[in-house]
Amino acid sequence: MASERDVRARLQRAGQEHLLRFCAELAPGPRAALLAELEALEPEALREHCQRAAAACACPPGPEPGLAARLRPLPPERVGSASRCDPETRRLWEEEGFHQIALSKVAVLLLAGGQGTRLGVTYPKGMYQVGLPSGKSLYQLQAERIRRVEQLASERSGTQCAIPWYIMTSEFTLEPTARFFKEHDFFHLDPNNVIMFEQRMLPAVTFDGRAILEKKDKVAMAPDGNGGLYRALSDHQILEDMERRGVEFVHVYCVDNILVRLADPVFVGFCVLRGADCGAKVVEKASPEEPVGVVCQVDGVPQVVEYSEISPETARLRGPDGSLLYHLGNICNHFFTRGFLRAVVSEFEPLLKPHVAVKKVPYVDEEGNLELRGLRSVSGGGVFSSEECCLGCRRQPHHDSARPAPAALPLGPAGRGPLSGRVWGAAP
Ligand SMILES: CC(=O)N[C@H]1[C@@H](OP(=O)(O)OP(=O)(O)OC[C@H]2O[C@@H](n3ccc(=O)[nH]c3=O)[C@H](O)[C@@H]2O)O[C@H](CO)[C@@H](O)[C@@H]1O
Repeated sequence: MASERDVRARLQRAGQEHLLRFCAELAPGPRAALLAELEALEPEALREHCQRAAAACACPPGPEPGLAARLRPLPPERVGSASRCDPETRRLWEEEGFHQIALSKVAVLLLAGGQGTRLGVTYPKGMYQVGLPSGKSLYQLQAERIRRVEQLASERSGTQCAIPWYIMTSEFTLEPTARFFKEHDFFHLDPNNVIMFEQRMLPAVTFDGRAILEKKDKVAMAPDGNGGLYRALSDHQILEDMERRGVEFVHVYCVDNILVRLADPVFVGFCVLRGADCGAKVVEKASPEEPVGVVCQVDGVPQVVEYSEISPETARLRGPDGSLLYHLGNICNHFFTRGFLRAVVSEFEPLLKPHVAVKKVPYVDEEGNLELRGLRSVSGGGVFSSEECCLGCRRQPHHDSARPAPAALPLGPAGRGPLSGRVWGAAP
């Protein structure tokens, strides 16, 4: 068991000794639990984490100065559109997508570790019922779509296939998600093809860089952002699991998209035929103010720039045809080859830039009272550097809300990639 003395020395190195301030008054059990939790925090990493959070908060809010001059739209040749391409091209993409699915080379990966703070629910977002007459939850809708795509691919090819469903959860969502799936008999999917794994947690930090206690005997922790995917893939040997199953292509998506087309054959087929190792499906932004990230280039590198990082003037810029210059709205739908994920996990993950998410976090104050305040610092934003990456976009005609749908366009080497961002409320 960790001794208080050792833990105190480690915390001193991290500048976070205050986490022990209630230790003396705790009963032996909770005290041991707190010491064990604190012992697991590596002092240098904790120091750096807290300092980074404080530094990020010290920066004035709003777009990064000088960013506008570094932004460019994607070159048109890297962009394809499922809605505007000719029907034959679209058919070829779809056929290729189904072909890969029929070979069981395509998996889907759900980012489901978020806490649902903005949705205001205390359970995993995937369990949310959006009010459909059927009463189906988001998880059920997604499970049914997986089964349907499997069925369509099998009918076309005359062979049985499977689309493994990888679900990234967190300390908050794993247990209730696993229970929900069991209670619903995995929505008639083969449980062997539903693989849940947990992302890491990071200490929540105040605006001035102090880690906080959620309770007197518990450090306030938060999932490490959707950019935590890569560490989680490595922690749980998920890429090895994919390799065993023969998975080559992965469709990554976020849990709160009720319209998501899982393993979308058009999007997958487009990416495969373009030889892309990384792709993003996008929708055309409905208005300059729409709070979605945009896919564009920064210093020539394709990446997602969040709406909070772009100035209103830049968001309003229009091209010669009158359409928004930065119109490719990110809907957190991504395509990756397994090889690309391997490269990110083994080479680029340490280079990921952490992003700060500001959230209300319950914590005990100096006197031990429970408060609801604080800053959660999270590592988000994936960084990519790839041979090619592609992206699809389509917008529902005559409708204000963007609807996720297939299409495509290849990008170049990518910079900040899929992971982080704001709510998108798009339901036609
Ligand atoms: C970088 C990125 O992706 N940003 C996009 C994201 O923003 P958005 O703000 O939705 O991004 P979040 O990181 O909050 O959530 C995206 C997904 O990641 C999951 N999650 C989140 C945190 C975490 O620690 N673990 C985890 O698994 C959430 O459950 C969700 O499924 O979607 C928006 C549209 O929907 C896009 O406009 C944003 O550009």
